[in-house]
Amino acid sequence: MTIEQLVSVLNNVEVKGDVNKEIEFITHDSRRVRKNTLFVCICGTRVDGNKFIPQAIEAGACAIMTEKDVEVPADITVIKVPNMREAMELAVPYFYDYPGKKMRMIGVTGTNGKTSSTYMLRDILRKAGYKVGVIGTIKIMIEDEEMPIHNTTPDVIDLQEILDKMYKQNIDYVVMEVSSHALDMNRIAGCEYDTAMFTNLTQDHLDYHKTMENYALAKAKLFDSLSAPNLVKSNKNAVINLDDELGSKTMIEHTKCNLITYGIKNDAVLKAENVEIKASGASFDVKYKDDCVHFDLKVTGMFNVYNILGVIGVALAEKISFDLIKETLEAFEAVAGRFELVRQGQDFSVIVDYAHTPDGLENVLKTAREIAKKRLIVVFGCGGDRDRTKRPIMGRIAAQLADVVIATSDNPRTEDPEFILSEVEAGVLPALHGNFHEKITDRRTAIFRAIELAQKDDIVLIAGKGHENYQILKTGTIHFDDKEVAIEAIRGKING
Ligand SMILES: CC(=O)N[C@H]1[C@@H](OP(=O)(O)OP(=O)(O)OC[C@H]2O[C@@H](n3ccc(=O)[nH]c3=O)[C@H](O)[C@@H]2O)O[C@H](CO)[C@@H](O)[C@@H]1O[C@H](C)C(=O)N[C@@H](C)C(=O)N[C@H](CCC(=O)O)C(=O)O
Ligand SMILES: Nc1ncnc2c1ncn2[C@@H]1O[C@H](COP(=O)(O)OP(=O)(O)OP(=O)(O)O)[C@@H](O)[C@H]1O
Ligand SMILES: N[C@H](CCC[C@H](N)C(=O)O)C(=O)O
Ligand SMILES: [Mg+2]
Repeated sequence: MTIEQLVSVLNNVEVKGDVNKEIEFITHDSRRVRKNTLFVCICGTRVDGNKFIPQAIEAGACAIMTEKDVEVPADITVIKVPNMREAMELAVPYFYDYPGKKMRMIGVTGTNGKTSSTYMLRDILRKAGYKVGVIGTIKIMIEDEEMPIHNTTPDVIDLQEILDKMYKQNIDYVVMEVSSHALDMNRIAGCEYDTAMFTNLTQDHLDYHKTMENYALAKAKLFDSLSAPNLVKSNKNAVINLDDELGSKTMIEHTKCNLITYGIKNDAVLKAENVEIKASGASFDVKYKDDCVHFDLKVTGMFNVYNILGVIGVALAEKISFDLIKETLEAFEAVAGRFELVRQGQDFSVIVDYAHTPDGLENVLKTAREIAKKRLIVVFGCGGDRDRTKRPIMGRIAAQLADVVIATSDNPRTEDPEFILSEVEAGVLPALHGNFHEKITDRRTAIFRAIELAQKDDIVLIAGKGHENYQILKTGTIHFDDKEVAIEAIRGKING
């Protein structure tokens, strides 16, 4: 596409230089620039992208898009825009010819359960014969091809590039996690979702959204988008958890298309009854219109029953048969790092889980408690440079629900780990009721200590990092994998 074509969709733009040049690629990251690239300068929270113009030109950028007055060599075209975010939202989907409107798109939002739900949906849609792409916290998948990801929902430029790749590889369905940050920053501009799912709304990310109300309104934007003006697709669906006290009302208020509610407690369209939670899996009946289908799952926990109900709602909205849904979900095993059992022949259980919010931790501890024969030992921490107010709450929940509480580090980032732990302990200490607590800053030592303390039939729950294979410290990011460390500790214990 030429620069002239690209700028035709922008408002109040000033262009200096040759407009007939062909743009072959767009990026906001100077490290990814190649020949004939348009380099988009974003003023970030850490650095100003304008600083990297020389590197971008050196790497082959032929044009720069910026909000500022910049000095560049005469052969470089400068596109000056009044508002970069708005310009990106208009120009980038247009450059890629709107791949997010050409494939069927499923968006999942909510504080917890997005990754789990998208993986189940992927299995169902593939079983139904579709080619599926997934975008979310753990990685990007285009059928079986895997690519790394930096955010749960990538920024508009990266997202459009990925969607274009998926479209060119004949993907039928994109199943993606849509985070509240992404909705607030409109990273999903140019996409059109066919079916959107809401899991739940509980405390997280208040560092960014400030209030729960703002957080809810950010999530509601996904449901607004289903009935926005000038849509090219029709027959949109919203699948909403009616039992969610904080969020369901707002999401429903913002829904102006076909609504499928799900729940256990409330009278939802899709309802689970006779729920049984066992260590080996959850079982329940699902009622939908005139159907009643029994499910025997391999995944467990009440929270997973909710995820499954939402997933069934999405699959039914997408006209997948109940038989195929049942068959696929009953065969579904854990997502990496989500209530994942670490089995090395030991006589106690070890579970690695990604719970990193108060509600996530409470749910996972309650599930572990339900299936525990003896004591419940928890190792957990709270992320640095993230919502501080959740720290004492998570501390209190751990002290209330576990017999042994080991507080440790979870991606302290630029913060002092000792300070984060003091904020966690402010919740732990008053809630202890004769149970045992230790503070061990080094996560590896903490995991080894938990495994050392474990006796026959105890459960050790290592929460917060799930699939992550890193620890982000002030000094940089190091390799760290809860599962790997747990295996090492268990083997060490077994072999004396
Ligand atoms: C607050 C926030 O969302 N920040 C996002 C933002 O980073 P930033 O504003 O700090 O960018 P920056 O590092 O200052 O860089 C500015 C510009 O310079 C460019 N640059 C930088 C270095 C260089 O050598 N060359 C270069 O061109 C960068 O590419 C960027 O365009 O833009 C980056 C690129 O798109 C994002 O990766 C980054 O997400 C950071 C990592 C982040 O932690 N985001 C979290 C809060 C987030 O978005 N989380 C949600 C929800 C998670 C959940 O599921 O709960 C998510 O969707 O991931
Ligand atoms: N429906 C749910 N309700 C509450 N907690 C849940 C639910 N589903 C999963 N969890 C807990 O939250 C953790 C994270 O689950 P998952 O990765 O599916 O959520 P997510 O929404 O993708 O999170 P993120 O915002 O980090 O992307 C799980 O390991 C589990 O402990
Ligand atoms: N997507 C979440 C993941 C948190 C995972 C936890 N390990 C942490 O680092 O706090 C976030 O960025 O807030
Ligand atoms: Mg996720």
